[in-house]
Amino acid sequence: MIASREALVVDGSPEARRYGGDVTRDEDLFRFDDVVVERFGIRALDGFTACVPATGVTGVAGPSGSGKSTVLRLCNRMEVPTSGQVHFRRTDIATFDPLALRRQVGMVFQRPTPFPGTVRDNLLAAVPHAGRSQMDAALRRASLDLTWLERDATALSGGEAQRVCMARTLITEPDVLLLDEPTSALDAETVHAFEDSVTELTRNGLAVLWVSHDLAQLRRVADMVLRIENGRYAGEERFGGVPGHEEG
Ligand SMILES: Nc1ncnc2c1ncn2[C@@H]1O[C@H](COP(=O)(O)OP(=O)(O)OP(=O)(O)O)[C@@H](O)[C@H]1O
Repeated sequence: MIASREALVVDGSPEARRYGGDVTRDEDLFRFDDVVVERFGIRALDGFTACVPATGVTGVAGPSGSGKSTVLRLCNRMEVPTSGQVHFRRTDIATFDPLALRRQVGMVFQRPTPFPGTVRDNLLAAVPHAGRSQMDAALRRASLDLTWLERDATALSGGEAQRVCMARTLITEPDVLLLDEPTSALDAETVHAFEDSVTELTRNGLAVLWVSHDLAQLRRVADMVLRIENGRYAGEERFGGVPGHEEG
């Protein structure tokens, strides 16, 4: 993925623009252009400018309160900029219908929150007419299977609940997944299983934006990491030859 991503760079073309040390590419997934988010006089983002590539796992790292979750929420319009622009695939994200966008750009939160009812009910809440094969595919992509359908979704371990929430997000067949500290409530073994299932999803073309406090985790799973400090872009780190992320 690293190699294919680098091939997308159009440095030197009329469209190429310097972006906080990066270059705007034809296939950038998200582009943040001098974004300010201010709530109750507090600047969550203070002129954030960066690009997220269209493939692989992009990590977002930074100190507590630096604006990581705000960046993620801008990507599915749970948050809107006070000023500046967010582009999704070169189109101003403000022009997208939020509900349609959220089917394309799925989100998994820090604390798994299954809805009351069975796992089946949870999947049907996302796609009301989902058939058995569609449920099967979503469950498998979240490392579960059809035997889970009748389980009470509110009586699961943290790791199981997170996988159910993942299946509920994946059943809408998003092509982008936003992960906000998705493993912070999980034990070490479950964390590694979750990381492996996300890596597997990216092999099938899903792009992932992953917020984490844990740089070691991001080094395991991400192709590159955007750093954010005090609501501003603070550099990025690219990882070559990360196991599971090579071309081919
Ligand atoms: N609902 C809110 N109302 C007002 N201010 C908020 C709200 N949510 C977050 N903030 C503030 O916005 C800033 C950025 O918050 P954000 O949650 O994006 O940071 P973060 O880097 O994800 O933090 P953490 O790592 O602690 O989760 C912080 O100063 C925070 O206090």
